[in-house]
Amino acid sequence: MNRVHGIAELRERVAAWRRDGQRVALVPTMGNLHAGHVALVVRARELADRVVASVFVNPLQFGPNEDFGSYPRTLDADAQRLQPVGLDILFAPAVSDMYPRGVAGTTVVKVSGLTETLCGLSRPGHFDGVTTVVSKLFHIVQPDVGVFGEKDWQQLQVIRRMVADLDMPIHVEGLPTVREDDGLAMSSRNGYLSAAERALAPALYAALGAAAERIREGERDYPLVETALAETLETAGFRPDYVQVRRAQDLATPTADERELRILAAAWLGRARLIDNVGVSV
Ligand SMILES: Nc1ncnc2c1ncn2[C@@H]1O[C@H](COP(=O)(O)OP(=O)(O)OP(=O)(O)O)[C@@H](O)[C@H]1O
Ligand SMILES: CC(C)(CO)[C@@H](O)C(=O)[O-]
Ligand code: BAL
Repeated sequence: MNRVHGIAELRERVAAWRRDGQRVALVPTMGNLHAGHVALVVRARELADRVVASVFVNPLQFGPNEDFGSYPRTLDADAQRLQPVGLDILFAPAVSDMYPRGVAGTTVVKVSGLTETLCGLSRPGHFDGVTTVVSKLFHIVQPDVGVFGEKDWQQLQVIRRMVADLDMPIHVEGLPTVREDDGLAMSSRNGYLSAAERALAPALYAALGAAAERIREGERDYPLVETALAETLETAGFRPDYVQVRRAQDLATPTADERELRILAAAWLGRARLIDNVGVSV
């Protein structure tokens, strides 16, 4: 496995693979890697001959009062984690290389509609930052496949929409959320939880599962399901940001005869904003 920091060097290496007719997969991350990220790389390995994972804490997707400054940067440990799973290149560009004119001066890729709800409401501009950096990474690496996690369900749908709308010749692969034994979705930000908060955290997935079960059993009053879920989270000690039942693919408010649903939640526990979601087929 090679660590590459420069965009030109990365392009040269990928071009050499391409001359040999090899398929390339890209796994974009912000680092501080856990077993969820490893699963993405393992899947990428199945889908392509060569795998690039990027580690880049993207300033463009953080709001002014968010944790860009304190986000864990653990590049050496990240490289060690990915060494055994067949990663070819760990690409870790500098902010000044990705945004040579500064973040304020950069060209922005914006997906409309899908980004104006859920996390997009609580984090204005967040998805513009995500689609801009993912678009840049796609242009730099020119992968055949991009692999993303379902933990960030809205992000996955936004990226699929960007790829479709901009005719990018890239297959977007989504992977189920990898969880701790107690159900908590693995996330870099779980490291912000105190021991007491960490003990409470699995209640988020448990509450989503209970809401899904209620719908499977026939409940079609989704606002009622949302209210009950928010109350369960508050009682457990969370500060819910949003709790929503949506149509899975485009995040629209579902009608009662909708078949593929996604229940999505974001909730604060101490200084950690946890997100999670589950699917329900009815
Ligand atoms: N538990 C998980 N299972 C599967 N994929 C995941 C998981 N957590 C993150 N991913 C995916 O890994 C990719 C990189 O995500 P990122 O580096 O932001 O990790 P994260 O743990 O989600 O961090 P954060 O806590 O900042 O949200 C994204 O496609 C994301 O959906
Ligand atoms: C896709 C991504 C790497 C873009 O910075 C980020 O949003 C993430 O880690 O999910
Ligand atoms: N995993 C999504 C990246 C973010 O929260 O900024």
